[in-house]
Amino acid sequence: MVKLRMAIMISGGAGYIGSHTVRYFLDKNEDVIVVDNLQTGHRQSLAIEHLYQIDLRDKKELDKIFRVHNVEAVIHFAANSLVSESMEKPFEYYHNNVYGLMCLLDVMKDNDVKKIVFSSTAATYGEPKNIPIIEEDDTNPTNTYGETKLAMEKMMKWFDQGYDIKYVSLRYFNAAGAHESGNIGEEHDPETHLIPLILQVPLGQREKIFMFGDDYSTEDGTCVRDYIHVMDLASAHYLALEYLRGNNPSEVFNLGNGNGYSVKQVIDVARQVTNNPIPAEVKERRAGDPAILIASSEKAKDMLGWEPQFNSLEKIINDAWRWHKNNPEGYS
Ligand SMILES: NC(=O)c1ccc[n+]([C@@H]2O[C@H](COP(=O)([O-])OP(=O)(O)OC[C@H]3O[C@@H](n4cnc5c(N)ncnc54)[C@H](O)[C@@H]3O)[C@@H](O)[C@H]2O)c1
Ligand SMILES: O=c1ccn([C@@H]2O[C@H](COP(=O)(O)OP(=O)(O)O[C@H]3O[C@H](CO)[C@H](O)[C@H](O)[C@H]3O)[C@@H](O)[C@H]2O)c(=O)[nH]1
Repeated sequence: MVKLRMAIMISGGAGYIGSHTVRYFLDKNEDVIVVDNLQTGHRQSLAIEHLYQIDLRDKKELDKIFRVHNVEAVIHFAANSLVSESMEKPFEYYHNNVYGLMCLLDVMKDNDVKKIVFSSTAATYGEPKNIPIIEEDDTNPTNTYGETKLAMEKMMKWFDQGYDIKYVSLRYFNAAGAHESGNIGEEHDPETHLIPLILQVPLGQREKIFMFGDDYSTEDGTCVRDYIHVMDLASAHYLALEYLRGNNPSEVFNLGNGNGYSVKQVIDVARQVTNNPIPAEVKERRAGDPAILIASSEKAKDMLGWEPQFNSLEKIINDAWRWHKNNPEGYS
């Protein structure tokens, strides 16, 4: 069988963060193949030759792909990732996230692939004791989603011990924004994330935005989050791959921009960016929301040389707005 040039396999590459990372890797002249079952991803978000529509848990098919392509490393985005859904469907979350990774690592082991960059989450920490959160802080997830991601991190630790598969786990905070071109962006159905929901108001797709609670112990009473531009996440994945290429040990890194913004502040910036009044109404708290989540990303800066380029909230919302304005119906 003829093996092709060494490739980076991106699982979940047709999803929101995955498609932006594919774009970044192509700009870096990497050979990329994508494996995605398209359960939430979009074929139209990708302009690449090799998109395989298969489920990671189909080990036989996955193995075939690894045998044809000379896979150097895996960037693993594919997962179920909605917090509230995870509380109602723990079986699906354990099956897709934990068992899915187990299948992937097994195929990597069989094909002698020794590097994986993994999408983890701030949800592994649960309710934080300290702000900003550092990687050594306790991990006590408060939902099934975060628990599955923590289990996946632990699984990779033991696969490193047993099979020498090195990993970098990237715990992202709130991914937001879109590629500057405005031709790829975020489209989830149902949408649950704050910024795309706010932007549905100026698009005429919803009347107002609900703010989930204004009685938190924060400056204006609404929850504070650390929004990180999706292209800054993409560059961190590239640096994580370079780190593994340098034969460095497995590591865990937070990725945020270090600035917290309240729900009210996000809505205010969106009003300025879109020049729209965006009516907002307070509703009861959403279960499981910590008051404040802000990352310390010092470790990623020190060890990966990562510097977020787009850390102003105006820039993040402006890029998201360009995508949504150009594509009000998303990829369809
Ligand atoms: N969006 C955020 O704010 C955020 C924050 C922290 C972590 N994450 C993590 O980042 C990753 C990507 O998130 P996203 O927002 O881009 O999600 P997304 O749903 O847009 O992308 C996930 C992709 O994985 C694919 N997929 C899922 N299960 C699969 C399977 N079994 N086999 C093959 N493909 C499969 C989906 O079709 C989709 O294209 C996820 O692992 C998520 O948990 C996201
Ligand atoms: O209509 C809405 C939607 C959200 N919010 C609030 O806006 C903030 C951000 O909510 P998102 O749903 O956009 O994001 P989360 O912080 O809940 O979750 C995100 O970040 C987490 C880690 O911080 C996980 O990684 C998760 O996968 C990812 O979606 C929260 O305080 C939420 O209560 C509202 O007030 N109104």
